[in-house]
Amino acid sequence: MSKNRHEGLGLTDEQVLDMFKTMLLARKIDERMWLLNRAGKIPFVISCQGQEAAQVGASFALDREQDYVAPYYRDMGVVLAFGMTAKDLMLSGFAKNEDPNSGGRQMPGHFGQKKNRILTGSSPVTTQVPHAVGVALAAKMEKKDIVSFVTLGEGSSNQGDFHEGLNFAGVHKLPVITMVENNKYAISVPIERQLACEKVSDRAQGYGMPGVTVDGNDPLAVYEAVKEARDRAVKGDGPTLIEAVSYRLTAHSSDDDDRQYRESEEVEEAKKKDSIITFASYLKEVGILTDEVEKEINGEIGNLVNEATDYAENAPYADPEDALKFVYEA
Ligand SMILES: Cc1ncc(C[n+]2csc(CCOP(=O)(O)OP(=O)(O)O)c2C)c(N)n1
Repeated sequence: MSKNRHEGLGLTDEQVLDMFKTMLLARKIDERMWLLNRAGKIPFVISCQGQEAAQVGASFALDREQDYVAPYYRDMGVVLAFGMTAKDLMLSGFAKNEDPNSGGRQMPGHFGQKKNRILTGSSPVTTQVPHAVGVALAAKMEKKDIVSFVTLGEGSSNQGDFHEGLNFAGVHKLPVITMVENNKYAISVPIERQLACEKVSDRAQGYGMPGVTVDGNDPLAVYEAVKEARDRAVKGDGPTLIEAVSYRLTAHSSDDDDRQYRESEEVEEAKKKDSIITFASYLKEVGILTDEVEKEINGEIGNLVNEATDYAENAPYADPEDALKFVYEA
């Protein structure tokens, strides 16, 4: 038995520090976006806060040079781990021409970047599941040793697309990993009103695949589950459903007031388990992080977010006639 949990999982000190930095970068970009929204500078924010550990832990277990991801709107941790930058995300937040995903057309949170194999998505929730299953089918047909990874919220696991996608993946034993980020709410609807079964992962049985529930505040637990799922997938043993349980620390989006449907005590309680704090404590316990290094990292990330904000704010919008590009008929 290894002294440190991450060593037991085959992760180096450098890799876990890199995980922490990616989680922190996601958090800091997200916090800045709220400020920009409240200052009237960007139109919309949909947060990753509370879900960074699951997103980054999962991404580090994938092959970030080859695998495909179909993220959902909260997955800032996933897309940063797969190569998007603070600047890319800010350009999208400000809807500027240089936004790598859509030239300013997509809503914020609708990530996408072809060069990093990040599939862009639609606003109707869960549409990304059949897309990811299609990528996995292509990988199997082309005999490539890659997986496709798709995420969604637990509320979205009630949509038809979830059933269609997972059933097809189960029948054809496709290399797709589905991770449901269970943050306990679907806008104002609490988990008790969303599912009749106990856990989202119980649903895996109906699709003939393993289903596991892990602590979504623990990046190492999520890493372990996704790594195992990836190993099975590339061996030809088929798909896996993973449920990562955490808590949505912000309102659903910049456009709702969560005080109308949940108690502030509940949010405060969840903040005690915030992975940014608990993972930093772990890294300090095992001697990888010190208060001094943490301060330095915070400073570096702060600078990065400042530069990205300034760049995106000053970047040009698309020309109005660009709205006619990429349409079938104009
Ligand atoms: C098909 C569809 N129905 C409704 C909506 C409106 N909507 C956007 S997000 C959301 C809640 C989704 O909750 P969940 O899947 O739990 O994800 P979370 O936002 O909590 O991360 C809803 C109902 C939508 N975008 N698409």
